[in-house]
Amino acid sequence: MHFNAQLSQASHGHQSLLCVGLDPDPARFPAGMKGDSRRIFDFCARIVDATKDLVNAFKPQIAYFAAHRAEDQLEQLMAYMKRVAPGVPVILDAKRGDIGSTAEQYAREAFERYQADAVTLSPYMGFDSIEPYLKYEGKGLILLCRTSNPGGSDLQFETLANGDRLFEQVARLAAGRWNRDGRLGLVVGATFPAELARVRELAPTLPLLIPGVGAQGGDAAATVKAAWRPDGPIIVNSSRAVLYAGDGEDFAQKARQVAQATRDALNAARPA
Ligand SMILES: O=c1ccn([C@@H]2O[C@H](COP(=O)(O)O)[C@@H](O)[C@H]2O)c(=O)[nH]1
Repeated sequence: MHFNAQLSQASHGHQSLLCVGLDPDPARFPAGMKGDSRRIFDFCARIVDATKDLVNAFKPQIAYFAAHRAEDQLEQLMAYMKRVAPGVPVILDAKRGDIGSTAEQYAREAFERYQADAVTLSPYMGFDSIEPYLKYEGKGLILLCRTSNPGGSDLQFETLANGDRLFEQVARLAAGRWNRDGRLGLVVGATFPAELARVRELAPTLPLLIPGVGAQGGDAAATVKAAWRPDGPIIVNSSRAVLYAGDGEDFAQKARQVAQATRDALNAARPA
């Protein structure tokens, strides 16, 4: 199924704009698992079980697995999510970007090895670095546009010869010339609601993956207000605030409580 259709089904079915990010850090695991990188799958599976009816996507961040030589556990987790939450699309946050021949290998990694439904990519090497991913039918490609970190302004705010800022140019390309078969989306930080609104203006119907609510302090209501359109999908990611809501045996239940409160706050901000 097409990524956009999966997203739409999960968003409507679960009445949710929330994506739970899977950034497993063994140092922050609850007692009994703490510090044990062999328990990454177990930890994430408990979070998936506890939140799968509350989300419109899951977003595992590949670095948290690779850093612990836990790619096998990521494969196991991807298969697990497909089995227990088949209606929830999975976005592999890998932020890849390289020349075409290398991009082919990254695309194979994301879509064949890990069976992701979408992947995050850096657009800064140009269209030929994106094209290999388009060979995988139905898969979503989500391009970094206006990232949530303060340093994102260093380059993304630079003004180009045509008067656009760099992030605006990325949004224009993704909504236009580069979007050959409607499978591009954009990453825009919740920490910059004004730029979020500007990106929504330039890319009215593209899926926006919006990290920065929760641990980074982005405001749920301001995010929805800036990005909302009935025909413009929104995926608001929260990782650490959900994953580490509790550090006891009830950590998954605590994660569910925070996920539910975040989903409700996002929904409350939708225009009637
Ligand atoms: O601009 C960006 C792009 C990606 N991220 C990723 O999202 C999550 C955010 O985690 P929190 O714990 O909710 O802050 C993380 O995986 C980042 O790598 C981002 O934060 N900003």
